[in-house]
Amino acid sequence: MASHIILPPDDDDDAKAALPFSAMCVRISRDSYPNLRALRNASHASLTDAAYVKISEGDFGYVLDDVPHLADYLPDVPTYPNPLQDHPAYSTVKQYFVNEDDTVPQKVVVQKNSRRGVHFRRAGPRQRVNFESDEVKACIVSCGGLCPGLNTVIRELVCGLAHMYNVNNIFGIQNGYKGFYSSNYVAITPKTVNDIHKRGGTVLGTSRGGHDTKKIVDNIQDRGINQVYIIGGDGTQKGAYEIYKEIRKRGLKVAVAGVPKTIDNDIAIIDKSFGFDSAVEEAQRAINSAHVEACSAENGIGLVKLMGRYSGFIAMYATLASRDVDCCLIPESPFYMDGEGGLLQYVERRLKENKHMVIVVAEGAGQDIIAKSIPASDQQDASGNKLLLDIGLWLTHKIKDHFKSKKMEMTIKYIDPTYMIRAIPSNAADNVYCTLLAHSAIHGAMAGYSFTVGMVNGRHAYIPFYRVTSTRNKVKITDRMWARLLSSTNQPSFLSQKDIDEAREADRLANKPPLPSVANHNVAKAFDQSASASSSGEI
Ligand SMILES: Nc1ncnc2c1ncn2[C@@H]1O[C@H](COP(=O)(O)OP(=O)(O)OP(=O)(O)O)[C@@H](O)[C@H]1O
Ligand SMILES: O=P(O)(O)OC[C@H]1O[C@](O)(CO)[C@@H](O)[C@@H]1O
Ligand SMILES: [Mg+2]
Repeated sequence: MASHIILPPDDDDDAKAALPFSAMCVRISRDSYPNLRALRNASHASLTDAAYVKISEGDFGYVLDDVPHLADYLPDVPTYPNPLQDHPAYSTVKQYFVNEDDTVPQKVVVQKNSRRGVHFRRAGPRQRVNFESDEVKACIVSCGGLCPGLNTVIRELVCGLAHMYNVNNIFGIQNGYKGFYSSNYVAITPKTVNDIHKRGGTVLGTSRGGHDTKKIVDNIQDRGINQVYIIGGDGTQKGAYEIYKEIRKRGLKVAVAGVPKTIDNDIAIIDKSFGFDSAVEEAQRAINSAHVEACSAENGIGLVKLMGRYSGFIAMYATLASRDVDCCLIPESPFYMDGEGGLLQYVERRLKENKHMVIVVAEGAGQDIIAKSIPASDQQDASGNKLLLDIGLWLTHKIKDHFKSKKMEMTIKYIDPTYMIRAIPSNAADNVYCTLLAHSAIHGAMAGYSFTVGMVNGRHAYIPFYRVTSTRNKVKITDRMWARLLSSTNQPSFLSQKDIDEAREADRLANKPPLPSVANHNVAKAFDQSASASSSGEI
């Protein structure tokens, strides 16, 4: 396999000076290094990214988009035999350890002449680890909004560390990132977390905002923490990346493991985020109630708002699962209210045909059309996320006004179950998924890697932070899954050819990974090919 291609060769002082200190520890061969002019011309952002990107090439267009390891900047970091080899439960398993070279392809649908494309390092226990059990001082933090399964991940991180690796020094950080520097660290043991998976929420507390990289890493350093487990969404993973970079700058022997959490299922690369299935299942209860209400009235409409700030996955899957929904509106698919082919005309037609209808709307849908009638407030939450206008309430009024003006009798019941859905404990399938994610995170941290863990095409993998934070997973309205939805609800697509062209172009750009401008031609080709890989939409 070719050596790393992104970082400057050891004897190129000029190029090294252009990069952060931490980049200098990874060597590449002079032959494979792109020219210095390209590096100088690269923007500051791509230089910074380039410094932390580890890409290597193999045969037939194989590319490994690797995760950083302690040995990248601590070349003498010692290794130890994995204690699992003596564990009564695991030692009998044939081939329990994953092969060091095992990787997981980003794209599994291939053609006869396809190049092998981009791969990620396979998650799992290694023969040798970089921490001794009694040396580990781990901490766990949860950030962002709630999601079913948070407590299961926390429980399994604690139990996995203790039961698999005999680690007994584990601390909970309270109330999100700010807890690193503003609250006491709470010692946690398998006993204290024993039954928390049966409860919703997070026993550690969570918050938005408050990410202060320097203060966080000062505290990690002062308290001698050497494994940091960070559970949270896209914002949280960006924060984890900043923490990792600061740790590396300071040359600390600390592994950072991100466990992606998002009820919206909007994290890039991974198949599905934990808690998503539970949320879709719980949403059925609201949709069923809306259906009952709608069926029991003359011209009844049941309107359900589900979460999904930028990505309408919960709305799409809940609609597909239910089969009682006549219209599903998501942020990715623009719609309009009035005139030929508009939502109001469709509602009218549906009521005439069926006497009732159910509408599911994702909270981020139609924000552009509400903004035309309500002055945009531009308010943000503590993390800088835009606060949304209530599309459910707005639609309710619009539909009521429309039928009033037409003197047509109707009843509309608006159900907003959003926080009820988020607050439930995870279902059985998510509990298992959370357990495996936590175990994969532990194996990776013990082996000295820093990463976001996730399932890629059904296999657990360690994904570089920059890959999960640079784009957002969205429903592709040009994919078969959205077509299936349209054919199940029979709703109009509301799309003009211009909308479709724009959506195709947006998909193309969103799927283009942020390759540092210094990457070579072969790597760029592999990334382009994997960009067309299926994400959670296309099956
Ligand atoms: N670009 C960033 N750099 C560093 N920290 C960030 C960044 N974006 C967000 N954070 C921090 O991450 C934490 C969580 O972010 P946010 O509130 O956006 O939730 P999230 O992790 O995206 O989860 P979700 O949106 O699914 O609820 C906050 O403490 C926030 O300060
Ligand atoms: O009200 P909160 O806690 O900020 O959370 C709301 C947001 O959290 C999410 O569930 C996840 O980002 C969004 O769907 C939603 O907009
Ligand atoms: Mg987010």
